[in-house]
Amino acid sequence: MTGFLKMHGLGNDFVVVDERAHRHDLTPARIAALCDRHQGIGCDQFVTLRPACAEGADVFVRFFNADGSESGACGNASRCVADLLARETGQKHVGLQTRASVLHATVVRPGLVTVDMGAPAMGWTDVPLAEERDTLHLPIAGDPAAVSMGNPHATFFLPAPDSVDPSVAGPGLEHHALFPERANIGFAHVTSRDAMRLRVWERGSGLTLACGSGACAAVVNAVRRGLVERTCTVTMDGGELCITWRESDGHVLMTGPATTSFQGTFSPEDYPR
Ligand SMILES: N[C@H](CCC[C@H](N)C(=O)O)C(=O)O
Repeated sequence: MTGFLKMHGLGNDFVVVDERAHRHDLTPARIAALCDRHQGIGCDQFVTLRPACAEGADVFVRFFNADGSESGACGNASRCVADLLARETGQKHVGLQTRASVLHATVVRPGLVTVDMGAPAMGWTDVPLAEERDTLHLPIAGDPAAVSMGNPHATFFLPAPDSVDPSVAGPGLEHHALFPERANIGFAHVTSRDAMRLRVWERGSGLTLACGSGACAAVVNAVRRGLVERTCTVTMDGGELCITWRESDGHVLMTGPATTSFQGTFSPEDYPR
């Protein structure tokens, strides 16, 4: 049997499996089956914990989408794992090794976490794009901007709130030829110099109630466009994140809740390999 924790950040939900003591034969097909909301446990992302092998890291975290593909970053799950590790160690600072980098998180109080998501990468090869283009103005209708937060994001700035349905526009944009690794697609509406509404169609998982890295990407892109100040509240369907793109070192700080829903067990052999 494999134990798991069900956690969420603003309704972006995760199955977390601890593989630090031993591995559980979790193939991409098996992960996709477990993520299924009708025939599996159900979640937006599947998260595994392994022993860290990078300096300053307490744990090696891997993030998988509901289709079984892997992502270099997941902001909401990073807060959840930091909250979990902090409870385990009694320390409020947690180092998370991800495929993209080592992230430093601080548990402000149980259930409220700040993650230093590092510096955004804005070059066309960083996102990545398929060809050399200005990432601040992609040649796609609606004029989105692109950035990498350890995973690829494009943000559209809508003149009116909810004037685009992410479930309709998202799938085609996720697979647009300009994004060789696909992309997470954000639809933002800036409401003031320090606030925006955001919905994200996530690569490999579809529409979620919140996307932490997407919120970071939206604020970075909005600052680059001169639309908001460097500290901005991002309101998504599942709730709010506070994002600061720090001037001193260019790092993006994301603060928001981390919640544990329940724990359970499953047998990997019950799912297709
Ligand atoms: N929900 C996550 C993002 C998952 C990213 C994933 N969909 C991808 O990059 O493929 C977040 O809070 O940042």
